[in-house]
Amino acid sequence: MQQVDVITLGAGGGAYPAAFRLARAGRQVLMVDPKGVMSGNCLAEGCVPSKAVREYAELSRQASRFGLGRSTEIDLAHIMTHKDRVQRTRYTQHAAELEKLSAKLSLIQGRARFQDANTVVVENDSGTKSYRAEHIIIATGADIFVPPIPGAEHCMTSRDLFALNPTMQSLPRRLIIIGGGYIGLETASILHALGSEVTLLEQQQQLLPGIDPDFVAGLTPLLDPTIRMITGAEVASIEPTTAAVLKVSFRTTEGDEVLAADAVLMAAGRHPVIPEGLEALGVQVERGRIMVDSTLRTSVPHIYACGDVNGRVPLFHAAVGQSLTAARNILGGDRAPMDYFDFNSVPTTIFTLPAAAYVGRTRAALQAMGREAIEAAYVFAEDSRAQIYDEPDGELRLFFEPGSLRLMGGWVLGIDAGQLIGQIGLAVSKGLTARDLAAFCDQHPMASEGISKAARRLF
Ligand SMILES: Cc1cc2nc3c(=O)[nH]c(=O)nc-3n(C[C@H](O)[C@H](O)[C@H](O)COP(=O)(O)OP(=O)(O)OC[C@H]3O[C@@H](n4cnc5c(N)ncnc54)[C@H](O)[C@@H]3O)c2cc1C
Ligand SMILES: NC(=O)c1ccc[n+]([C@@H]2O[C@H](COP(=O)([O-])OP(=O)(O)OC[C@H]3O[C@@H](n4cnc5c(N)ncnc54)[C@H](O)[C@@H]3O)[C@@H](O)[C@H]2O)c1
Repeated sequence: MQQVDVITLGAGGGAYPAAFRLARAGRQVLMVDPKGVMSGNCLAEGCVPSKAVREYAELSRQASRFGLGRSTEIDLAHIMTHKDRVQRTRYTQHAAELEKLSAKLSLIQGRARFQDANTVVVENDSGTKSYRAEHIIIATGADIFVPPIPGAEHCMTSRDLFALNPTMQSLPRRLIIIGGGYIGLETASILHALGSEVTLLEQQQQLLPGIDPDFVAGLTPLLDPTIRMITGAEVASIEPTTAAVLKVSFRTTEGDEVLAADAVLMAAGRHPVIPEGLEALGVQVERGRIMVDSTLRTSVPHIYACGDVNGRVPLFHAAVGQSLTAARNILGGDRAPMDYFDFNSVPTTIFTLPAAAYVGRTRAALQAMGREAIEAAYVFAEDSRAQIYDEPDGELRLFFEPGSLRLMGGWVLGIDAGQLIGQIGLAVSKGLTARDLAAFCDQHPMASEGISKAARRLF
């Protein structure tokens, strides 16, 4: 049986940052992933390909706002070629990075399961092989959740849109999306901007359930009003009728409704992938997630679980941060002082058109904790860059602790949200105050100057 220092189950954002860090520190590391490549679902069908398509839609939206129109009809196949190219470029780049560390780090294609707390069995086309390791990082991510709705098998998923050579190569004229979370809202915005007629059905009363209702209420009016968004919708069935038409039946408090569509996207969430054999080891799993503390250790101390598999903040950069924390704790010998991942300072962006982003504790979280906040806002109507781009709607809002004026959280609704939230997140993570932000003279004419302008309003 081959012995290594560390094995990672998966080779995505929860795994490879730790694998590289540990290999550079001289540990012998093995990554196992059925895909046989690094980056997991982020590159295979998630963040990067979805944003490669999104930016086309954003350019198209901006072009029509400036009266530049569309020189040709939008050709989805052409956009998909661009998306595929970006994915292939990144796979090539990752292979080269892996090659440079090949003496210490390897990736094998296969599915791993636990035999005991230090042994994993890897299965692939060549058979099965066992490996022993002192430390194991579980980073098996998440997979698409399909609710038990009759006819759900007729729906496409994000995979049909964003995997390499995706099945979806032409725009559906009428698209129905089931689920008003991240994927549902982003895809609604993107495909609507490219020309589809979109109806989105969300089961809960609020879009983006679980996110600060005031933030969601601020985002919703920024989205194109011709996207039909129905909350409190209970989907009863999806039925194929004629060759290419699907009939979606649903119920709301207003009554029953049936809509026809050329495609239905199922975007009802993702669930963690728990590797076989884990629970027999006594690793605590609750509500389908591997339980970890902020050191990323599971209830079995030499086994770590990073990324979507622990369900804490299912975002790529959060997986990367957790993976690096686990690596530092392994290098430190799993002993005090341990390194802790700061789950509170992870920025989140919903890449709709326009985008919206938040970080730290915003109004609802602070109220739930019984804490007061001093708010400072900057509306984009007064921002020079927003005026240049003719995107005056939206705002940037900061939440400060009374007394210390320490920044506890913030949100950005509208222009450059995905960029601005990084700067606000850094300030939250470093414990900066309104005075620190107010004293910084950010660049003009960029929307980031709104951060210091908002803070200055408190003095
Ligand atoms: C459409 C879409 C868009 C997204 N957009 C964004 C975005 O814009 N920004 C963002 O931050 N996040 C985004 N995400 C979320 C992001 O993709 C995930 O948070 C991120 O990929 C999590 O990384 P991970 O390593 O935990 O898991 P994954 O990326 O899921 O990787 C897990 C890997 O483990 C492998 N695996 C599974 N079982 C086993 C096993 N038994 N043995 C070995 N390997 C196994 C899988 O094949 C997979 O490659 C998006 C997701 C989707 C679906
Ligand atoms: N910008 C980003 O960072 C980004 C983008 C895309 C995905 N992601 C990640 O991927 C994960 C998965 O995204 P997602 O949008 O699939 O999940 P999600 O959990 O964000 O949203 C799923 C939505 O579907 C709804 N739903 C569930 N069952 C339903 C039903 N039967 N009928 C109607 N609605 C139903 C839920 O109430 C929820 O609002 C997210 O949690 C997020 O972490 C992140």
